[in-house]
Amino acid sequence: FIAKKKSCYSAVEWPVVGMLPALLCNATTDLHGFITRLVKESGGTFLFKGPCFANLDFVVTSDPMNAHHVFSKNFANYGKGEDFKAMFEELFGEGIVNSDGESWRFQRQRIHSLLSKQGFENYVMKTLHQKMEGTLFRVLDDACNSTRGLGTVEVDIQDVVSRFMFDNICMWVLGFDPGYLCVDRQLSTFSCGKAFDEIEEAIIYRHIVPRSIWELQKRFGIGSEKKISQSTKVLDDFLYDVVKTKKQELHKEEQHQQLDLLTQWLVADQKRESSDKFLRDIGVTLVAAGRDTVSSAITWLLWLVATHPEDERKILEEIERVVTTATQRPTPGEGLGVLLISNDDMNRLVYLHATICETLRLYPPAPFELRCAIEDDVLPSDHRIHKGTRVLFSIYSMGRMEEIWGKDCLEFKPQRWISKQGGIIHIPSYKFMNFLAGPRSCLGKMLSFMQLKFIVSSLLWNYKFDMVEGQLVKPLASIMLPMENGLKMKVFKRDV
Ligand code: HEM
Repeated sequence: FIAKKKSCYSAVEWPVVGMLPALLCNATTDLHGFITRLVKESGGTFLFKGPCFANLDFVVTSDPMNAHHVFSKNFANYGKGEDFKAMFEELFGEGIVNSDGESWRFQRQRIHSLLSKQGFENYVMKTLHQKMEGTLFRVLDDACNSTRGLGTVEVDIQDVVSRFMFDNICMWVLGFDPGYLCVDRQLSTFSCGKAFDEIEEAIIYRHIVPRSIWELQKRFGIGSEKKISQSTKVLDDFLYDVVKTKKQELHKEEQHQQLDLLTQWLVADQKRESSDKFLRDIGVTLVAAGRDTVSSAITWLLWLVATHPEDERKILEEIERVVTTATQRPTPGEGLGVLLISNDDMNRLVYLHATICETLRLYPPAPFELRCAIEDDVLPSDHRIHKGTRVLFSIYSMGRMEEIWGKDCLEFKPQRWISKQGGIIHIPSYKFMNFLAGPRSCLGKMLSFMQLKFIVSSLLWNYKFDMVEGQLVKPLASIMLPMENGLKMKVFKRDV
């Protein structure tokens, strides 16, 4: 083959196969870095040419004006598209993130009203509180180095946080605690959390090979497709069981008081119109929406704080200043306890808020967003979009653009979010796209910040997390942004 055109860094376009070799070559080593280099060198937007037989062309962009156009101004012209739906069919089915039109509108309105229902926020926070003191702190305590003298104990914080969040989300979405995180790991036989991870990791492959190929592999149960079908079975067995039990118990009046989202969804269904399959899709979508995102943010934040001690010191000083009374703030070293922070105090944790934003900027839990054009269009960057063209937004690259964040865009600097007056600087959502922009933006943004502040402040107040030397921390190529090798840390009780 002779290279036809070298459009930008290492993305050579070959006859017949287009740029697919470059994508496959970079996909496993540094997918997000590869895309970031390409968008930077092409001024923010480039056309990825797939194989000529495969309908795999994408416009890839990290240009905020394109984001504003697609997600807000010309929202009606961009949907998820058939390819997206096919890629996520096993995982989300007809759930909100995999639907367009009337079904999407109906689910959005219903979920919005359930999340705003009186008492729901308190229920989430109470659940978190119980699970932190009852399990998370006990697991971390067990791993604490200061209490042992048995040599270094290492713990994979990513695994612990992800299990912890899975249990939490199951409690407020499905109404029960599956016990995925437990003090004695041997006791946890629950395999659903792993099934989620495996499907998400395998689905990225569907983004980078032609649909005809992965569909063929699916038919014969080969490679990553085999993994998807095995893990889907684990997930389905679990969720259909939950749905069946919920429906059976609904005739009991007291059951209607349960605040979990699935029960409340059924209560709102006056004519019992939701099928088991639809309820399964809603359950799985909400569990995924809340689990992967928040646990990813916590894990990356703990790593960034452990490697930036000055920022850790500022967060602790702020907690000391803001959370004042003894009952709210247990003394470090004298027994563990969550910080009971009022909503007002929560709003005063500005440095912590800035640290969360800065973590999300550099390590967005949802690193991509895909849309498909319904009619021909022209993007603000002057790129022509034909009907059916897919536009891939790299949120990961957007967080690393000098044009938005300045020359120090690659540095971790929570301070950049704080104004001279000491408040949080507002960045428009089409520049800071972590929760998306426009009518389809995330419904759980406020809840996420509350949870993140609550969990992170209590963790940092009670424990010190030190990195285990010699590990390579980098994102895994997946539809979410977990760390490829986990996050091994040594945990110490704080005693100052
Ligand atoms: C750090 C935490 C979170 C981040 C970064 C995040 C990010 C996102 C993003 C990027 C989308 C757009 C997905 C798409 O259209 O493909 C989204 C949608 C959504 N998120 Fe979140 N999310 C977070 C937490 C949550 C939580 C805790 C919930 C609670 C249930 C939630 C509920 C939803 C729902 C229901 C949608 C679908 C909105 C729609 O399609 O209209 N999210 N989120």
